[in-house]
This record gives sequence, structure tokens and C-alpha cells, in this order.
Amino acid sequence: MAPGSESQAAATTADPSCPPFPLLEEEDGSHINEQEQEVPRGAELELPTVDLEAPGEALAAGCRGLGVFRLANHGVPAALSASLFATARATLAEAPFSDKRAQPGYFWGTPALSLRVRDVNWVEGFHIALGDQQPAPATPLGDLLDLAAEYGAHMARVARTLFDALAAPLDLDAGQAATYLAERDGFLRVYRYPRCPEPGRLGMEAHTDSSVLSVINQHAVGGLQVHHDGAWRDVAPGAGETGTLLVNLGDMAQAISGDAYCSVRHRVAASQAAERLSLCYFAFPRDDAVISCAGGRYRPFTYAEFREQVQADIKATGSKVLDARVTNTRAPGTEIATEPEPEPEEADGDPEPTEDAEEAEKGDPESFQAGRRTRRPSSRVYGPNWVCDPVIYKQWAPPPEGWVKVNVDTALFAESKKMEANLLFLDTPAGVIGFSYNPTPTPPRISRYRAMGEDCSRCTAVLDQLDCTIGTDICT
Ligand SMILES: O=C(O)CCC(=O)C(=O)O
Ligand SMILES: [Fe+2]
Repeated sequence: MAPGSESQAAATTADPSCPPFPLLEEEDGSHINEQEQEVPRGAELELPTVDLEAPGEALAAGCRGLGVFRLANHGVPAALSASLFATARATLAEAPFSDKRAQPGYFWGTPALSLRVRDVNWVEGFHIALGDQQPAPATPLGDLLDLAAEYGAHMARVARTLFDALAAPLDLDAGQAATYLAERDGFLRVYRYPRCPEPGRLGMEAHTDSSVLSVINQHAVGGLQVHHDGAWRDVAPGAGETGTLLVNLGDMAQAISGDAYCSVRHRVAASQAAERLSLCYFAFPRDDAVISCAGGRYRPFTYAEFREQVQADIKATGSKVLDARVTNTRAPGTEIATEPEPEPEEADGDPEPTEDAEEAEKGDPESFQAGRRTRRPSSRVYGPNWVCDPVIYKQWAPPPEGWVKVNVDTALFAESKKMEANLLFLDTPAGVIGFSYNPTPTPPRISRYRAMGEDCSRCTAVLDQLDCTIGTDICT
């Protein structure tokens, strides 16, 4: 794809409610579909159903094997879900994009759009922080916020009941466990996945949630897929407003449980035929919660630290890349080499990321500044989804003035038996100037590069000097 061709290919649609999603069009007019890559698709996945009033064995099965289950007997009034979906439709599907974009909490696409990358989530929505609800204005958005507050109270109840049940067998320290779920400070995302003219596009790219647990209410239209046994499997919606909810375990549940529980990798397929609405609630630990577990392969870390790392990754790459980095997983007693780490230099006037991690991941692309990353990528990367031998590593040092450093990193995916290779181009003072990117594991090849800002010529120059047979293209 020629640099800048995304903007020429921006989606043109007669529907004024639809955000200007770019199409993935090649120069010759054909459409590419890199997001699908070579991960096989399996049949619809059968999920265990957990009864919230008697979780029992089904909960253990859902948490340990899959990281996702259906939830019955949840006590969320059907009429409340129905009103919330109806109001979501009115505020998202029946309002022009130009009005929506001015509303607080509105987002669309992926923040990485400002980096002009190809893959853009085909989704829009409202992000509602449940912990700091202000009096709602007398507008359609105000109605949405009022309903979200009522729905959020149910979600907090559901999350607390589930957490207590799933924490019981873990033998957690009582003081620590009390910090592991701040259910009232969770947030709700009201999503609309508009109909998408391009086959195979993703409404939301593959990821794991950073939460302890997430509760998804899919409207009648499906689209959620989970990665299981090396394949993407469809998850059928519950029976609309009256049916079951879906619960995903997130990274924090996996870390808290010392990997006994599974943070499920999932994504949302966009549909050509029907638009989709979903209500997603996310519950996190308290910021000061220290996540640690006896004999676990993670060093103790606070949730705030984890969130900061996710934010830094998103700032650097446009998406959560915990699972595409070397994890800093250390066995107890393993020493880190003591070479002093230079203080990161910050470029003038370029603020630290302040967005909430999940907010940043899916926030308004236009609220993110294109340009070079100015923070050194932190060596404190945690990845509950990574199986990684304990490593002794040297802390990273920036290249000398005038040099570009290329970090090479490969990852092996135990489940799918695939490999991913990534390059990261860095200059002094430790700014990321470009990186390779594979949204899903592929056989060893680097399929494309992103350059930060307009400076992709520097990555090209470096690649020209490397005998880089696996690189194929560079795009801004
Ligand atoms: O819309 C959905 O069903 C899932 C959304 C999701 O996975 C997320 O927001 O993390
Ligand atoms: Fe998710």
C-alpha cells in the first residue's frame, strides 16, 4: 500500500451516523484482509453455563479451561437491558457522527489511526466510568448515563459475587484479596459495530482484557469470537435482553490465580449484514493492589504499574502488545543484571500518557497525537498470557547519537505452534521511530511495518543495510 492511501480509501457511506472508518484498499483497488491471516476458524464454541446463585463446578470449568462462560440467573432485569440497548441504539445508530463526536466519552476506531495503520477497529461507542458518575444532563446521552448507572450497580453486584466464588479456592491472603476487585470503579462500554462493507474486517482486534473479569451483554447479533485450541471460535449471543450474559476472565484474574485461571483471547468480527450492539462491563483491581501469588511466575506488581505499562505499549504501537513483547517474568531469586539504566529523556512538551489503559486502547483516534514516541519502552513488561522461561536480561540502553538500534524479538505460540517476529527501531534519545507488526501469529515473516510520524525513511534506510529477507513493505 502506498503511504497515505488509507486516507484516499476512507469509507464513504450514505449513513451519516457512521464514523469515517478507512477501508483496507490496495492501490489496485482490491481489498486486503490482513486481519484474518492464517489462524483457522473452528465451529461455534460450546460454553459452560454458570448459575450465579450456585456457581459450583461450572465456574471452575469456565475459569480454568476457557476463561469464558455464560452466566444465568444473574438478576439483571430484562427491562433494564432492553432500555439500555434501545437508548444505545438511539444515541449511536440514530445520531449523526458529527453530533456524537462532540459528546463526552465518545470514541471510534482505534487510537492508532493517527499512526495511519491499516487495521482499524470497526467500532464506535461510549466509555462510561461508573465510579465517578456526575448528574446526567437532560439529553439522550443523559438517559444513557442514567441507565448505565443502574445497570452498573447490577454489574458490580455480579462481579463481586463471581469474584468471591472464583477467589475462594485460591487461598489468597485476605488483606490482598480485599484489594483485588474494585467493582464499583469499573467501567461500561456501550458499543456499536456498524455494518461493514468489507468482508473479514474486525470490529475489535484480538486482545485479552486487562480486567479481573468482564461481563458482556451481546444483543441479538453475534460476532464475539474466542481463541481456543489454536482456532477462532464463534460465541453465539445469549437470547437477547432476557438471556444469559457472557463473562470473560481478564489478565488480572490470570495473574492473581498464578495462571490457574485463563485470560481469554478474543475479538469481534464485523458483519456486512447486520450491525451489532454490546454492553461491556470491566472490573479491575484497586490501583494499589499488589498482585502476587505464592510460587507464581510474576514478580509482585501493582495494578497501577501494570496499567501504566499497557498505556505505554498502546502509546508506542497503537494497541496492547503485552503479548508481543519479552516478558520480564522471573523466578523468585533470579537476579536482574545490574548495568545502570539511563534515565529516559523526554522530548519537550510531549506529555506522559494519561489515558486509562482500556480507554486508550479503544479511545477516540483523534485525541491521540501522531508522532514519535518519546518514552523509552519500559523493561517492566508483564504478560500473563506468555509462557516464558525466567530470563536474566541486561537492561536496555539507548543507541549512541546518530545510530538507530533495532531490537529483534520473537515469540513462539505454544497453542497454535506459530511464531511471530518483531523489529523495533529506536534512536536517541530512545524514541521509537518504527516497528514491525503482526496482529496475529504467522509463520516466521514480518509482514509490515509501522513508522511513527512521517519518518519511515529512517526505518527503510536501516532495513536496506540489513540483509533483511523477511521484510516486505514499509508504510507510514
Ligand atoms: O463487544 C464485545 O462483545 C466485546 C468487546 C471487547 O472484547 C472489549 O471491549 O474488550
Ligand atoms: Fe475484550
